[in-house]
Amino acid sequence: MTTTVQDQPAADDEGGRDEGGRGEGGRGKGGAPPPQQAAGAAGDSFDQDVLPAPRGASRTLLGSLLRPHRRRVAGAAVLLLFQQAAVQAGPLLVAYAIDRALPALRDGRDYGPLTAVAVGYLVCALASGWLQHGFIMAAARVSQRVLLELRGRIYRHAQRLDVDFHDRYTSGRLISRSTTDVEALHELLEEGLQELLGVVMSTCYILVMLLWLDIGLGGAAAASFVPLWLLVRNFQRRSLRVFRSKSTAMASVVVKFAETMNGIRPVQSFRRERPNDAAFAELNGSHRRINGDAILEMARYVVLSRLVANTAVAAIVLWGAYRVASGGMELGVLAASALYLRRLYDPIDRLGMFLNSYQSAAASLEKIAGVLAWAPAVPEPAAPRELPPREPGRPGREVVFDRVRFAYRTGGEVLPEFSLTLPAGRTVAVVGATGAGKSTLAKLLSRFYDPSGGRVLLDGADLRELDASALRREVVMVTQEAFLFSGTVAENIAIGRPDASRAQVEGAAKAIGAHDFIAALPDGYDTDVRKRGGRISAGQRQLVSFARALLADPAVLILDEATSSLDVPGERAVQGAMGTVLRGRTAVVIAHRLSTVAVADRVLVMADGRVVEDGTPDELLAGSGRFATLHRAWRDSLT
Ligand SMILES: Nc1ncnc2c1ncn2[C@@H]1O[C@H](COP(=O)(O)OP(=O)(O)OP(=O)(O)O)[C@@H](O)[C@H]1O
Repeated sequence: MTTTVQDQPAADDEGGRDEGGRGEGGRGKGGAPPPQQAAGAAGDSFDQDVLPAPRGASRTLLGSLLRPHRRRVAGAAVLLLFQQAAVQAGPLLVAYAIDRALPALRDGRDYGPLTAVAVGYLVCALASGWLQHGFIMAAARVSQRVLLELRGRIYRHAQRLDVDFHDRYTSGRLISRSTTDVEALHELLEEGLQELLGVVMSTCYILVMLLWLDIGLGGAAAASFVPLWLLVRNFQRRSLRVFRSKSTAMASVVVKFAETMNGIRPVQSFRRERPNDAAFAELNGSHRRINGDAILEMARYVVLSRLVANTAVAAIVLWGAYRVASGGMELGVLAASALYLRRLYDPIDRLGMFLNSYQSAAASLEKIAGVLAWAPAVPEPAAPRELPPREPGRPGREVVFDRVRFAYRTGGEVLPEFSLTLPAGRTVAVVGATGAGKSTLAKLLSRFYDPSGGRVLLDGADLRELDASALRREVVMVTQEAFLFSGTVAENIAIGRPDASRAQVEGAAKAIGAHDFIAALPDGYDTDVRKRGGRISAGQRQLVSFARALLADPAVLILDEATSSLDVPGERAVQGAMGTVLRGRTAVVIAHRLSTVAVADRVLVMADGRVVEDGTPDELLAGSGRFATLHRAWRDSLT
């Protein structure tokens, strides 16, 4: 029998993909599309490293991070309030000493007021130091906890996001988000916020003091804040732009770094070091240029704000001196006002520093909020459906592709609409030319992607309705990569069944023919694969992942080119064990090597995303179709 499906062109390769299929790929059935998928330029946003986030997402994120610590934040603010009061009492004491205490000493030999001033000064200095210490401790505690939570959120969310997201966003950007961008927020919370609160409070205190000392001088000082405010606004606008690009540039450096180091073997074997050096230097240079822009913006702000501040101080003090000379003001008041004026404009440089760290953190928070707002394209169901228990005597589960079609979000339609039933307990081999869509079929079955249309059913249940861990228990895919997690060989085998005993782990390894090489490792099953990972070859890794799949005992097993790294004896050993591995479950075997097909009850031949031949191996071999031709060519090549 041959499944016929409508003719559709296959997708382009990586480079030539358009965004045509993006809107539908990976969207949950019947559910509203996640906001980012409905957004117009999601493809561009990945390229430009700006994921769309709802308005005010950064503020909401910061609020949600700080809310659990609001008591401590309020306590820290109160400490700072008193600390500033203690600091700003200084000039007031000086004014009192000049205008009251000194005349009392001179005229009446009364030491009392001067002593009170000295004691007051000492108390204020001690209190200010103690309060500042308290504030720093409280702020550090809050910022450490916020960072811990934020990094954890990024990690947890990234793990839930679909493979499509990871393919496009890349691990380098995620690393950059959870290191440099989180660090930017750290700086703001630990130092910047103290700076800001200090500046705002001291400005308020000083203005009140100046107004109290002399309404005219105080009013003039307050008026000088209008041009300063305009300068701050302008600086803020310009520097946010710079910091956004800075965060993107930093991420590009990390992405390039991660890409090169992850692919160090091909890099070295294809002698890509020089072109890579040049590309990296370019990215590094662009980061340096943007850093330079940030420094220039800061310098511009500092110079202009100093100009405004110095002009204001000179004008106000001159006016005050004129009034003292004409007897309209006491000398002590002018001296205290001059001291306050110096303090008033002192923090404007520090305000620039704060604004710098604020803008840097705002740009970083924007990017982090974008990642956190990105909804998984393969969402967990709100109310998961239970699968009926596996029927005794009926091995595996039935798989049905019901009018399924599929397009990757970054490409055209890869699988045109098709329907297919894989009966429980049978082994189906899928063969076909490279790029025909075999792995895509497997990825739909293991729900790395959701179909663009139609449903994939496991014993009648739509995969989208199943709880993720139930699905992972029922459907296991062994791929060519055979990834090993950090930990021992035994832990790696037991990943799908952590409660398995050592005897069961060894049993699985023996059944697959992996026991001998594992036993020969320095610590046998307790060998740490990362520390001695170099000793485990690609073929041995595949054997370990076979044993892992066998032990997990899934209802549906998918082998995607899973024997491709094995040598001929290794493959023979696995093929010998294949009967054990496949028995009692539904199996989909994607195979380049036609020898693997021998174990199948049924063969599907795919071409351009369509199943073009479907039958038992014998039926297909007896015919004159593609499979028969391929098989004949393969047999001839062996003889
Ligand atoms: N992540 C992806 N995004 C966009 N298109 C993809 C993606 N992965 C695969 N494709 C495209 O989908 C088509 C089918 O790919 P698939 O990997 O399913 O083929 P295959 O038959 O398994 O090939 P092979 O035998 O080489 O592994 C190809 O045209 C490929 O370019």
